Amino acid sequence: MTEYSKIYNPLNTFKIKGLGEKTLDKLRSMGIETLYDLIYYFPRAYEDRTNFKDIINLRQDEYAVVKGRIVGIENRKLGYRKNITKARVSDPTGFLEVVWFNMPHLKYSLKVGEEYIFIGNIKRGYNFQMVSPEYKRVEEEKEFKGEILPIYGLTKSMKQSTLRKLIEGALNNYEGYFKENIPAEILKEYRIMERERALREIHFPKSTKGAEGAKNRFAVEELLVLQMGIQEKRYLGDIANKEQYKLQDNKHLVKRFLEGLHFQLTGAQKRVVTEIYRDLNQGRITNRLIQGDVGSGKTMVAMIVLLYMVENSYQGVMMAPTEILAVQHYLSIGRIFEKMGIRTALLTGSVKGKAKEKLLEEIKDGQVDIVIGTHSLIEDNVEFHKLGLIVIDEQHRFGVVQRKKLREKGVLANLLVMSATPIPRSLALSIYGDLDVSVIDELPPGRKPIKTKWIDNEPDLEKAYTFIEKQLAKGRQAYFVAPLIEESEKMATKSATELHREIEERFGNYKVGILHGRMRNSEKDEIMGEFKENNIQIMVSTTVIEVGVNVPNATVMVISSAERFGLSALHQLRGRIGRGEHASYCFLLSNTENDSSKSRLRVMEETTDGFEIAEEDLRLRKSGEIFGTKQSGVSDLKFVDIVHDVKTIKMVRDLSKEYLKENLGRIENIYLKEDIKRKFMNIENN
Ligand SMILES: Nc1ncnc2c1ncn2[C@@H]1O[C@H](COP(=O)(O)OP(=O)(O)OP(=O)(O)O)[C@@H](O)[C@H]1O
Repeated sequence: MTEYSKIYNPLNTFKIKGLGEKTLDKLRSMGIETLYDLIYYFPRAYEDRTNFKDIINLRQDEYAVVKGRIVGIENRKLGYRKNITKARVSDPTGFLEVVWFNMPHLKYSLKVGEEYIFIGNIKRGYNFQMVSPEYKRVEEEKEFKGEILPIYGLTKSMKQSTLRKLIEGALNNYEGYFKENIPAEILKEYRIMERERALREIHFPKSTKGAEGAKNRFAVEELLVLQMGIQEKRYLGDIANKEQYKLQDNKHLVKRFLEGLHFQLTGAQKRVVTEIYRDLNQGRITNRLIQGDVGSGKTMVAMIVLLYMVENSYQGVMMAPTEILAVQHYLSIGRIFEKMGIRTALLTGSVKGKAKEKLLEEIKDGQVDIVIGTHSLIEDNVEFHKLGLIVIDEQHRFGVVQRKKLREKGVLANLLVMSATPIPRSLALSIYGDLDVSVIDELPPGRKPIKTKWIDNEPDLEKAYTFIEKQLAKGRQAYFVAPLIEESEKMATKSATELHREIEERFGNYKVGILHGRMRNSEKDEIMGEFKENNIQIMVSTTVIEVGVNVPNATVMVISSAERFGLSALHQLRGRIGRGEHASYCFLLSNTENDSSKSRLRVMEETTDGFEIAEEDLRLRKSGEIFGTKQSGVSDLKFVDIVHDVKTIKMVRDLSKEYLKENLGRIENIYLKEDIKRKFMNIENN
């Protein structure tokens, strides 16, 4: 073992203050096992305590630090066993309402007349509020040196302050172990922050600029490791074809399926299908990313390839990111397939006991051709008779390693990954280096562009409602999306329930359903099924409908508090309408005063093109607002945001092609080599 590789040793072999057995357990449950894991557990955000915000300048949705005096405090009941504590806080510029839920004791512990510091999110109800903030009494607070504090993603049992201290301790004792792994010339040429300094800055930045520089450095580092690894190993086609296979080319099933459709495939769909056929007919394994904007017909392509495999007596699997979607696919795809005599089954976490045993048996015996399901398809002991193709959604965030494991489940390791994230093809290739890329760059004909309108006042909302009524009268259906509430599922549900009541009152002639995250899966499926069948005309929902839902007859979407959503989330949401022959309409409700929110809403009014929206997103996002790949869906990349870091990705791609290929062997690059080895170790062990 080299000295350097110690960073990958288990945490209990290191001396860090506060690191006892219990803490180790908690860390393990957060996926932190080694020194590297701990030090590379980067904050998801920062709390800038270097400047207090004047109350008068507060903005909707901002995370703010306010210093003010409590001038009044009261408790109120909100219903059975629920209550709210409201404090009125003043600073020299104005008043702010600060609220907490179900914490009545605060009325007694917070002192009227005293000065406090409040840290939290600003929401706008009737007036500006800070909801459930952290607070400190100014008098007692020695910790406030005016600093930028890291905020980590935590599990329940871990405290911010504990993790901060652990990381600080680890850095103090072992910083030196993290030798520079990016070649010196590159650091210099691209002005990249050195590793040790970046580790300090990412956790405990001296300035927001410092944190930015550090983030950029780790994005480069991560991309280098990934790309070099992929290039070195050439993952394309490295999995042996366990069975000599030749596929029959007559495609009876596919032809029958296509004849039954009431539309033609688009040129782009045909091209992509041909690309896949070409792999399969030559006995090559297909391992492909299919990229296409929302509603471009990716699922259709997957269905065709599944049929082709069945025709050749292989089984196929389609894995959906959520149970709702799995059920939906099962209902729509399954119905068509069953009619064609293809045995289709649904396997999700809800299938249990005897039913499950039976199903597993049938899958193993080959009595089932196509299995549609969720993650449980691979997690459980599901054995296949002769699995030929797996279709997954990019939402699964599988990385190179997991993708390889998946492929090994099959007799043939064919894998299709579906993605609606709009990234240019050349970049997609360099990020998903182990996959070929096909792009569906054309929408089905006859799609009328979705008309989008931003509504910021009551009279216009009333007009919109009248318009929606007309749409409903024409037989169309509508989605109403409740405000995004991140604090808790409970509050999100509450806001959806309130909206539901309001919509039921307003649209009394129609059936209104509700969908939220706290419902049981079976309830969700049932409601979604009813909506699909048009037994329900209006669906009120939290964002659970964001991906994949397909009800072409739904042509109206109303999004409440639209300013709370990011551009790509809005695009995904809106992509649920405009999926059929009828014109569709999206209403964005918001009375935001925030300039960047306003710009987002305008972009939504102006375009429906996913690429354009991604570009605008990039332009509008304050740099570093979002950390990591929450949006990218590529689990290999934790620190890179594929929309935001396009330039960095390009740079590293060029680098790894030219410079590094030749220089990786040089002695000074041993650390990078070690990191690449670690990252890909699982694969090598197989
Ligand atoms: N060539 C086509 N012509 C007309 N309609 C089509 C065509 N291809 C697909 N459709 C229809 O368009 C809708 C969207 O297709 P599909 O669900 O395959 O898109 P998708 O790309 O998977 O969508 P998303 O990423 O938004 O979930 C479906 O109702 C489907 O039947």
